[in-house]
Amino acid sequence: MKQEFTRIAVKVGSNVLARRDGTLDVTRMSALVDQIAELHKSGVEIIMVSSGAVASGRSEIHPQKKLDSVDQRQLFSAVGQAKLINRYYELFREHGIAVGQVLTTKENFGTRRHYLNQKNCMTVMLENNVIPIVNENDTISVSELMFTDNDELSGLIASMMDAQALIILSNIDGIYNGSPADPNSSVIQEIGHGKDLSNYIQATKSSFGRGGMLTKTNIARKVADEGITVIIANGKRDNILVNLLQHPEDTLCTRFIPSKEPVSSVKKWIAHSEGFAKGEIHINECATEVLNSEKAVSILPIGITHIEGEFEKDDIVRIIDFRGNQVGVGKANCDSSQAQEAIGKHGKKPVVHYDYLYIE
Ligand SMILES: Nc1ncnc2c1ncn2[C@@H]1O[C@H](COP(=O)(O)OP(=O)(O)O)[C@@H](O)[C@H]1O
Ligand SMILES: N[C@@H](CCC(=O)OP(=O)(O)O)C(=O)O
Repeated sequence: MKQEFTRIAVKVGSNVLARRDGTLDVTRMSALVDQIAELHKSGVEIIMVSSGAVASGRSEIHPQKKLDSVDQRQLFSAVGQAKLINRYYELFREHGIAVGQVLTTKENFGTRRHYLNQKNCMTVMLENNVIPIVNENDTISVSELMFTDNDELSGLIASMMDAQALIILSNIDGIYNGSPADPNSSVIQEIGHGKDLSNYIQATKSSFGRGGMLTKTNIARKVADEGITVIIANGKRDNILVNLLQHPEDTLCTRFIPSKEPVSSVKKWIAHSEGFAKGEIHINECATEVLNSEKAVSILPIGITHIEGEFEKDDIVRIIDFRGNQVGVGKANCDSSQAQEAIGKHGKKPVVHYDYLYIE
């Protein structure tokens, strides 16, 4: 059965683009560009998230003295990103397709204004038939405020751009139900909502990657819960992208089944903004129960036991249940002192309104 996606995000991992010795695998890049060009020409809108800046810079520059990891990242990505985007530009030009570079940082997703600004940038590119090629701006990213890796960034982009699918290309055929090195393990082809994969994932990651399979899995689950199909596949296999879309049943990969319930655009932003949370709202047992039910409910002061941290109205806050587990993220409807004052009282305005509440 052919997949009728009209807008997809494609994330290409460092290991797909780098050879064993760390040099840029231009043959692989060219093959991927050919596939993306084919899909683009058939009417699919594509947003690329490409890693590889650090890997391609590392093989270019040989520093005289030993550099610490931050200096290395900044130096290699500055040189490597220029090289990477230049290659993409030339390769896509052969197909008559324009590409544009979008370099971003985690901070650029912190407020709704910044978020919508980036969404607008990529929307206008797509409207003008330009393929956005996104990467984290490693050169200026502050270590503590970086994305875990580009898998996290690609999840955010897919969600922000309302993509129907996110395809994560790595150097492996999918998620194995054991060590990928063990001949008895095989690729899990479909993953439904709520399946625990923690036993399968090894801490090992490929030589040039940053996050490993665990971040891929966590991100894939979150994005699939927002209604987006997530596919993890091997970017080193010939014609993989075209096959995934045109012959999905015969193409080896791991597919996360998307939730059928639509998630609003603002809730998607909130879902990915947890890292910017300024405070915590702790709720009692009764409020936890209602929140876990199918009902659409807001966080009312009557169900709050205590507040931690200081926040302003419209800041992102975490929702913590009576057992101390995080159950959601929301946008505060008032500041922390107003919330504090209202705790336990009836008939007060919600501290987090349902429309701005994302339950995990
Ligand atoms: N259960 C598993 N199934 C597949 N890969 C796994 C598993 N556990 C760990 N891995 C590792 O995750 C790696 C892919 O993640 P990563 O290094 O971040 O790649 P990328 O650079 O493409 O983002 C694989 O090469 C593999 O070594
Ligand atoms: N922004 C970095 C990406 C690092 C990263 O997340 O790599 P990967 O785990 O291979 O997707 C780069 O371009 O080198």
